[in-house]
Amino acid sequence: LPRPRAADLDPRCAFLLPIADNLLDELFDNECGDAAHGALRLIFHDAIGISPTVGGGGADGSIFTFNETELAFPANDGLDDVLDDLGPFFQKFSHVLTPGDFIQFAGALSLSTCPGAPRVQFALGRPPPKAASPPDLVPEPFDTATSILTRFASVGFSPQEVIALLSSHSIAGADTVDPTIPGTPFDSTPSVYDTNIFIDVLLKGFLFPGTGNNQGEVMSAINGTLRLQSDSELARDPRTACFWQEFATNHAAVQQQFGAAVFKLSLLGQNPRNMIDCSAVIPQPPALKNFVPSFPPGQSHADVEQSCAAAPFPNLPIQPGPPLDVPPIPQAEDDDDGGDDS
Ligand code: HEM
Ligand SMILES: [Ca+2]
Ligand SMILES: [Ca+2]
Repeated sequence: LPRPRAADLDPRCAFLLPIADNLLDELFDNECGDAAHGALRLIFHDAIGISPTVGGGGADGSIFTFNETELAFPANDGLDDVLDDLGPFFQKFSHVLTPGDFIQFAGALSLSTCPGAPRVQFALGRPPPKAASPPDLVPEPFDTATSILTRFASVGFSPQEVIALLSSHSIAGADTVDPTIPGTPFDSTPSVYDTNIFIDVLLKGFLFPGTGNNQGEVMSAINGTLRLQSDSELARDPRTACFWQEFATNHAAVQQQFGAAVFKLSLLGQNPRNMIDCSAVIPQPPALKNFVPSFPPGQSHADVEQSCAAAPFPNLPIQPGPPLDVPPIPQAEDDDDGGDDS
């Protein structure tokens, strides 16, 4: 695979090049799959562990070092598998990378495997974490829109930035929300960073992909996909609905804003003046090919729950063919042992 990178590499970043190749080849298998999704989720769950009132070190790697404390937080359900996947690589490079740098580096690299994702920046130089994150700082899918927006605002993120960050759910799924169906994607294309999450979540929901009555889940509109209550609320909330709608058809805008917001997330609790810009090490993700924002087969503009008061949702083409039935995301460990680790 070609790995186009920026040419202006700071020599102090050169040691990262073989590490990047190793993670892309061996951890992610050069795929935008389960391991890459997990690494992306991890950058958020490590970074958001900071608050102006109760403290915490933000993007400091505390979720690795103090995993006994942080993995017990209910909001971190499912991250045990991610730490299992990343752990051996973290150990291998722990003599040259702190846990905070490792998590943010792996997360930035994970996006290089996803067609349509932006190439995000990476800064090196996080000191080792001092303590575990305080509890209750990671948003839950059953939190209200107000609670989520307030949590993000307390660490400097606007409602628009929150929605840009949620484009990550275009390359994502849930293992633990409905434990009967691990690997259930949030949109119809979980291995492509496109804008389907913003279209799919606005369609009127009428099905549960597995069992009903799971906390944090509401009905989705596409067989095989799971809709988080938080995504559903934020798609419809007056404070965020117009950003959500705008992103449904503007891949370039969400790409750009997500890239900037992810980088900002990676610096929470850190002093950028003490860090080195190693962005040149991150390869350019593959381009998004032949993507046209569209409604899934059998659904149309009439199925959109109009939520932005300022402008109507645009009319989009309808994909031809029978209704979608989106397959689960293969679980990372299955690649190695073929076993059932659910
Ligand atoms: C409003 C705040 C958010 C909430 C409530 C939320 C909630 C969730 C939940 C419940 C899951 C499924 C976990 C499981 O059952 O395995 C999930 C998955 C995921 N989230 Fe979020 N999330 C939020 C924001 C973010 C942000 C800011 C990012 C990244 C920048 C992110 C990236 C991901 C990814 C990549 C996955 C998929 C993990 C996988 O497939 O293994 N999320 N999120
Ligand atoms: Ca942390
Ligand atoms: Ca997608």
